[in-house]
Amino acid sequence: MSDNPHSHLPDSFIDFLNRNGLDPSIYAVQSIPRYIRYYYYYLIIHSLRSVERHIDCKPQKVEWLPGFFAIPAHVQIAGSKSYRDGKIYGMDAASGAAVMALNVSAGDHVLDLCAAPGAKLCMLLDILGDSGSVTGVDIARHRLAACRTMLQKYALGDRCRLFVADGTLFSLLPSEGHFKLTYANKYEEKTDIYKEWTPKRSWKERKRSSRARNVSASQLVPRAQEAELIFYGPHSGVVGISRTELFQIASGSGPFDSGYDKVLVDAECTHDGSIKHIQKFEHWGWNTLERRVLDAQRTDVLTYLQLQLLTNGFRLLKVGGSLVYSTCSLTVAQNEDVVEQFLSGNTSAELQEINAAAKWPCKIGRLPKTLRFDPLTSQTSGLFIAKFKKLAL
Ligand SMILES: C[S@@+](CC[C@H](N)C(=O)[O-])C[C@H]1O[C@@H](n2cnc3c(N)ncnc32)[C@H](O)[C@@H]1O
Repeated sequence: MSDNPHSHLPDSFIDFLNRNGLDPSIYAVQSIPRYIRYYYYYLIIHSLRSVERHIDCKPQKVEWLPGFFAIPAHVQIAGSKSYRDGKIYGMDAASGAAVMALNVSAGDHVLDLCAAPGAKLCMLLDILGDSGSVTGVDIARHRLAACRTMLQKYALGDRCRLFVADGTLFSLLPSEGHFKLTYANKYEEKTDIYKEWTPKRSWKERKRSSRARNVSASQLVPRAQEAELIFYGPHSGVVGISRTELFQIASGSGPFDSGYDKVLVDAECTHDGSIKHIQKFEHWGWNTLERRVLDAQRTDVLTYLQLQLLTNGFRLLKVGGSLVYSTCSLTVAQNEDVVEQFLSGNTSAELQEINAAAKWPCKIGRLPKTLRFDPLTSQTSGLFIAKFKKLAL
């Protein structure tokens, strides 16, 4: 066996890490614990013993992150009764930290701009309980449909709306703004008022959705108005309002009185911080790494997208509200560089200290107040987190 702990990695990946100032020993960590999160309700009401029985091991409490437990990496939870019954789900602790950084409080209206497949969205809803709302947006319809299935499995969809839309253009205001009836919609057809959500859509709604899908496919980017509502819960603020009210557009650059209290931009990235993802290339073939991770052109496209997502998420934020930007890449280009570019173009944005992080096992990023989790330091997957506040100008 080779003494070099990185011998399993191809030279091109080592070059990529060196170019990005990343320490290859991060990837020498062959496995990190698997993390599970208990649903709040379950944690309070039931003994944890039944979960231990179902997964046949004793989960270790993650002291720095409420509700999270570590189990050995080889333990599979998907077949367990606790998982099937919706009492636990798998979620990396660093992802949990990104949600905690947002500091969501009762009554908040939260926007999750890259929501699918939805682990963070579920945690947000679980924290909010029976107040506020979460609006989940994702451009990938099939991924957002999986998120909808997850909401139903864990019975967390009560206060959630899901839109298939381009997060760089999404413009719909939170549900609380919809209760003000406007002159125009007093005269709207009764049929246009949203009733309780059902998986069976009316003929009119199916036609509208299919039109939106066709338009999206024929354009590179759908327009904000073409956001497609694929799910809403009974208390998400949708039932009883009209389509015109729901599709109120926040036009211009804001600030809006009725913006979101909190915004999460968990942006699309190269996923190079995830050891599990990088290990997959041993099966996919290291030659595909070039196209999926290393290609500089792809990084340029991604950093442009990340900046647009961050900028639009911030546009939809209320003055005084907070936004968390996270990626599971560890490259400076997709993290600190994006943050710097964003700050230089947005004078009302202030980078914030993440107070909860005092006890987190992570490093400070290249910019003060930003955080980096990595497998070596944190025993978690790699994740970058930055938090911003919107100032009144
Ligand atoms: C890192 S994943 C998000 C993971 C998610 N937050 C979770 O916790 O499960 C990034 C997501 O961004 C979505 N995405 C990519 N481009 C987008 C865009 N322009 N607008 C909205 N979502 C986009 C992808 O489809 C993908 O689901």
